[in-house]
Amino acid sequence: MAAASSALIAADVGNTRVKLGYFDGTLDASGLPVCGSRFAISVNACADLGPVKRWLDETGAGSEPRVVVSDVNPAVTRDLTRAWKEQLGTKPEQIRRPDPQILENRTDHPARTGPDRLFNAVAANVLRPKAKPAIIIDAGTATTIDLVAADGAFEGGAILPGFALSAQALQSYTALLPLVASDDVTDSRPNPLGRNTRDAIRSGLYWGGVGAVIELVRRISIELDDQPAIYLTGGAAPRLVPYVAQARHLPTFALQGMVLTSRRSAGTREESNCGD
Ligand SMILES: Nc1ncnc2c1ncn2[C@@H]1O[C@H](COP(=O)(O)OP(=O)(O)OP(=O)(O)O)[C@@H](O)[C@H]1O
Ligand SMILES: CC(C)(CO)[C@@H](O)C(=O)NCCC(=O)O
Ligand SMILES: [K+]
Repeated sequence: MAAASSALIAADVGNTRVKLGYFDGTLDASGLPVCGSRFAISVNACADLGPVKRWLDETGAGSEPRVVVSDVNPAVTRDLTRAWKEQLGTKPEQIRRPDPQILENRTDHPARTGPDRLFNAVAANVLRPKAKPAIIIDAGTATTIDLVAADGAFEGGAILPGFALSAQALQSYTALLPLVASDDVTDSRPNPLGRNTRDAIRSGLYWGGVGAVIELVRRISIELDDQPAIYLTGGAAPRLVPYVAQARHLPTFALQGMVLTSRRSAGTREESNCGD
């Protein structure tokens, strides 16, 4: 029963940015929590939450809404939690990896899977057609390409450096290569044939990143009985959309998965407290 629950702020702490979403408790037609407003800050900007306060005021979330925070970057999560309590008056609740009742995780070490990958999978389980597998591409600091099986289990996938991280690595670990800004890598369609160093890097990062994603989707799909649903999220997702056939772009997928996980975890606790 999709009863309207109270407002919730979800904070997905990544390795580059903290993504924030305001959820008023409603669900869309497919059953995903509706993100009424979103905002992002750099992971280096957690000391002063003034911009977050102004965003919260605009959302109409009330003065002290419940906040859940995820954990792929523990040091930043700690700083954000402390600053939020001091500056905004509420203590964010850390949201753990989904329990096995919410998401079966078939990887070798379920406790080590990045929670963001698992929250994406929880959201995919709501969105995908019944009995169809799903592949989720999350193009953030790292790019992940993960499989949710037809029965709903998280099966693992692939992790590779994202566009900006690859650009930084080329500069940091070579003597002669310059830093190509990540917007240069992601905002245009470079000529594959670069005739100078910068253009060659732009080409390699852009088409290499696109090609890696296409090849991984293809290889992960080979063993599947059915064509997978394909979902794309993360900061660089808009650049990949044109090249990944049939992909659906979902900018707030991990946040939506966090909200689903938080509400289901609360439901599970209430049920077990009732004892019936
Ligand atoms: N507005 C944008 N336009 C184009 N590319 C972008 C934009 N914002 C971010 N990116 C690209 O997306 C990647 C980072 O994505 P994002 O900001 O989602 O990181 P993140 O959420 O902190 O990552 P993670 O969750 O993996 O730690 C970088 O490669 C960057 O170049
Ligand atoms: C792969 C990233 C960096 C993607 O954000 C994150 O999910 C993470 O830190 N994962 C931990 C290792 C794992 O998922 O197997
Ligand atoms: K991510």
